[in-house]
Amino acid sequence: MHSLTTLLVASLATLALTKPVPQITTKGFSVTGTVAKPLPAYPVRLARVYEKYGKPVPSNIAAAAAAATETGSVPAIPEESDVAYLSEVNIGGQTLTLDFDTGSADLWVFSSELASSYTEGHAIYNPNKSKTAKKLNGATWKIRYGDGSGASGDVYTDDVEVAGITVKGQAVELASKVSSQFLQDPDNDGLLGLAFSSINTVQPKPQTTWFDTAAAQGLFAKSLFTVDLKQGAPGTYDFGYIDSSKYTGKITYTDINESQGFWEFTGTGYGVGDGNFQEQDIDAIADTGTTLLLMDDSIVEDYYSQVDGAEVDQQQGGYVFPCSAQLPDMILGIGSGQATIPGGLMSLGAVSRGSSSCFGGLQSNQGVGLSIYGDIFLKAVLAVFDADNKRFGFAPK
Ligand SMILES: CNCc1ccc(Oc2cccnc2)o1
Repeated sequence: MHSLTTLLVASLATLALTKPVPQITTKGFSVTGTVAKPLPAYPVRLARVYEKYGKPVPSNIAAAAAAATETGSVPAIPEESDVAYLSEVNIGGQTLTLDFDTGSADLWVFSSELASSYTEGHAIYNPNKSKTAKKLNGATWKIRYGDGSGASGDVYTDDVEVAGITVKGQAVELASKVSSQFLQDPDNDGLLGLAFSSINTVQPKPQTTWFDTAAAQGLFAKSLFTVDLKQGAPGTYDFGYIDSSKYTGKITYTDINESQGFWEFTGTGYGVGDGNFQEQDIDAIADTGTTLLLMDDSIVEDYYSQVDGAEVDQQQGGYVFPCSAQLPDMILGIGSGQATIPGGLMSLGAVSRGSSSCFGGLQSNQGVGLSIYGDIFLKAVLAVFDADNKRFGFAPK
């Protein structure tokens, strides 16, 4: 009879027998294929066995696991009109502010390899001023984003600190070219990708994101991060833990499909204001690097049919409405729950300073077949990006 306890004891015994009993915080190494990958520290593995069988983790093991792993939090500062959120990162002793992007998987920076006319106003990364930089010989990268912007260059590795957590030997992609959109944004010194490393653009050998490198080095007790963006105020990115003070009620999870490299899930439908919830599959990604909520035309038209004076403004490139309009809430079905985006979050503000015309937070996805749940959505929830369990979670806040 294999009771849970028997299973648990057997697992612990096996675990205990597979290694000589060193002091508990030794990081073991397993050699898979040709690359030795560090195993998470012993107590972390022990804690996971208890968790795997739904048993409480004994306090001494939990304490040892906590001592052997790291957690951290970094502010996410909104740019003008919340078009993007920037966070401080330290690379080889140099501080830059980057746009953390769950929709891509490259960590790239404005660098000393860009023409100086392009780096005006930016913090740049210069590997020659770092004691720990190493060139990744022969490696190059080139990326194009959904809004048509892009960048390219070559690659170094260096020590990268995010939220107080330092990852050694992280691939850092230096921009030697950037598109015009990035030149118009002097506070944005580059992007830190938090999607899956399968879509990293480095050639000939793709590199891992900062989060995946940290997870592979066993730095996190739980390989997850949370996103708490706010309208017109600093929010946070937290790594390795969930801060229960940042949400109300409970977290609702839905499985993700990482085959395209995104935090992609199938939404269950939508509702406008207090209207009926429309049940339909919505193939969506959670994307901190996209400002807006981008959905199919049928849904966008349904929403703005309930906003007096709303119309498509070709010059502005989407739906606008009188800033005096009362915007209905937007309800998004995710997993077994529904996320409510209050009407007050569904506007990006005046189309230009002093205008009484406001730009909608919900816009068309141009029929690309994917809905992009960007910052407009993320401002309404505490979002959990759980790599261990391949799931996305949200909670009201
Ligand atoms: C505003 N365009 C420049 C720019 C800033 C951040 C990014 O990157 C993006 C754009 C769209 C989707 N995901 C990431 O481009």
